[in-house]
Amino acid sequence: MFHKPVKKTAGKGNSGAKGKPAKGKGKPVKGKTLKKGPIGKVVKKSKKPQTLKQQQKLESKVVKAGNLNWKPVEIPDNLDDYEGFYGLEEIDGVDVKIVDGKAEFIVQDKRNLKTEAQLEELEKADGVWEDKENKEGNDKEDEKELEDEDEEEFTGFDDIAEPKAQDNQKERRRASNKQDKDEELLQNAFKQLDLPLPDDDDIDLPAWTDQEKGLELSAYTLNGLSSLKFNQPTPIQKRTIPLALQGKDVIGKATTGSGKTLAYGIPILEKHISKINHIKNNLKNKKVNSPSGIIFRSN
Ligand SMILES: Nc1ncnc2c1ncn2[C@@H]1O[C@H](COP(=O)(O)OP(=O)(O)OP(=O)(O)O)[C@@H](O)[C@H]1O
Repeated sequence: MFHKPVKKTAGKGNSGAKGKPAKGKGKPVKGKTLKKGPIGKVVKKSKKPQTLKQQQKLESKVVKAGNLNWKPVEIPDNLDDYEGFYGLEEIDGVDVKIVDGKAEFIVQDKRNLKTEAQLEELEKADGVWEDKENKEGNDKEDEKELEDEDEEEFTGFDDIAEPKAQDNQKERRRASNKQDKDEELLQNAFKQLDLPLPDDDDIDLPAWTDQEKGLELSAYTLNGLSSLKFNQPTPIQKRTIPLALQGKDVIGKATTGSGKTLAYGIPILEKHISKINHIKNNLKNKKVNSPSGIIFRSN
């Protein structure tokens, strides 16, 4: 892929075709469906036993991406760390709503949430980072980002059964192994940002630049494209990248092998590179959020 630090977690989810999120926060009345009748009165429907599907469906919860039970996608060994590509995780059956430009994840099935044990392990790992962060001053943008991430602390569904002690141990071990691997990959992930860039004059890729259409890429990305000899964008890349760079939501459709991966990969990378100076100055001492993107896949 890139000779660049492309990175982390791109999750795949369902785009919310199924099931709408509950609007209010109130709990539904068990066994009763309340609905407004034609003259504005509350109509009680007769009590019917719940089907299995209805029993599994819980009240919708809005949760942070970190609370979702993402499943890692195996990346073939021969790709090593995929030249800095940190990982790919996916989840099915989660609705996504964009509110004020930010994704909200709506869960109706508790199996799509991390268990208490997994969350505890993650909290411990965050604690290590926070200690490091406290040792130095904070950049305002990052502070805000971290604050946003702390918002809406999710406390779990009321009726999630406590896992058995044995399961708990296994979960902890698995989470701890994953944490070790994540830290190792994170160390590598930005190494290539330190590579000296060639002079701008050495990169000659006019087909990748169209200021009128909003196609302007960083020297880092152009350098990577140049070394891959990707001298021009494919049609899907040409049409979607400028829009995604503007922060627009894009739905693209193109045949297999047409370059869709870079069509969304380049805008994710560019967004991250725009913070590059900050990353270079702060990576050693503080946590920098890895670039991540959510990619929706239709089956
Ligand atoms: N601009 C480009 N110029 C030349 N080769 C490219 C370009 N963009 C991508 N490629 C290469 O084309 C191949 C197919 O690209 P890619 O896997 O992204 O296609 P895709 O549309 O995502 O396919 P699929 O639907 O199977 O996932 C890859 O080997 C990729 O490295």
